[in-house]
Amino acid sequence: MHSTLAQSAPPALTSIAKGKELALFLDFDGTLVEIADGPDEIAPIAGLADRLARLADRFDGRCALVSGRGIDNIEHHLGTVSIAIAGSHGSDIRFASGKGMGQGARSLPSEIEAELRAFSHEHGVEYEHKSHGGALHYRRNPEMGERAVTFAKELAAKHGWKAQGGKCVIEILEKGSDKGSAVRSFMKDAPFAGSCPIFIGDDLTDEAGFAACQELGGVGILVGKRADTCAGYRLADVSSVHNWLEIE
Ligand SMILES: O=P(O)(O)OC[C@H]1O[C@H](O[C@H]2O[C@H](CO)[C@@H](O)[C@H](O)[C@H]2O)[C@H](O)[C@@H](O)[C@@H]1O
Repeated sequence: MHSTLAQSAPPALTSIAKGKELALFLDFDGTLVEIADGPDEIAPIAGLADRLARLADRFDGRCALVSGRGIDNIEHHLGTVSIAIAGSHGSDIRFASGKGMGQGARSLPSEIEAELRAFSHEHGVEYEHKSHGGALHYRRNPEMGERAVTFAKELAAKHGWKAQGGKCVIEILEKGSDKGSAVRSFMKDAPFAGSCPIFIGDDLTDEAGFAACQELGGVGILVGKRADTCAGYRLADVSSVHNWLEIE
């Protein structure tokens, strides 16, 4: 997965697509918004939804948020999002027109949720209810990480769901979608079709988005220091992303 190209910063936003029309796919946590101690403690910069709308206007609508959070949760933090958005790790897709794609996110069966909640109470990790699943967060007590990951993986396997790791988190969600499938879905339709896709993200789950962009003639931009990646470029942190996108 490792790429030496990912050591360097990307060329300017206006020149990265080398004369082709550019499409931007943007992860949320750790990319547009600084990581915080808990899922609800994030502090997005003021007016982020409007800044993204103006960014999308610059590219004739070819800009989408692609997040592991549910769309409802993103809008809880940002207010109404008018640009295209894929929530729930790609299982819930909404174009800027408001049109949805696919079947939407399926919520976690109550017996899995009950077991995750019980584990969280017993072991002091935070449970996050999500529209498409549930997550155990161990940022506040990383020593519980290994147990939480093992528990969630076994629970997911028992019920035929998928366990997926991220930054100090393990979540259970339905099999089938990921950020790569979200990018491919957007790229099939206007205004994205035929453009050069760029995915910016910081976490392991963003690798699928990077890979999809590469397959479609574009590139990934990794945020942060992680070594193993298929991204072609790297930006240091959230403020470098804002700066590169000219939304600061
Ligand atoms: O795909 P993303 O938009 O990056 O979402 C990934 C997960 O982000 C959130 O968790 C992460 O951010 C939290 C707030 O900074 C942090 O406390 C946690 O440790 C991180 O894993 C969100 O809570 C998850 O549901 C998303 O899947």
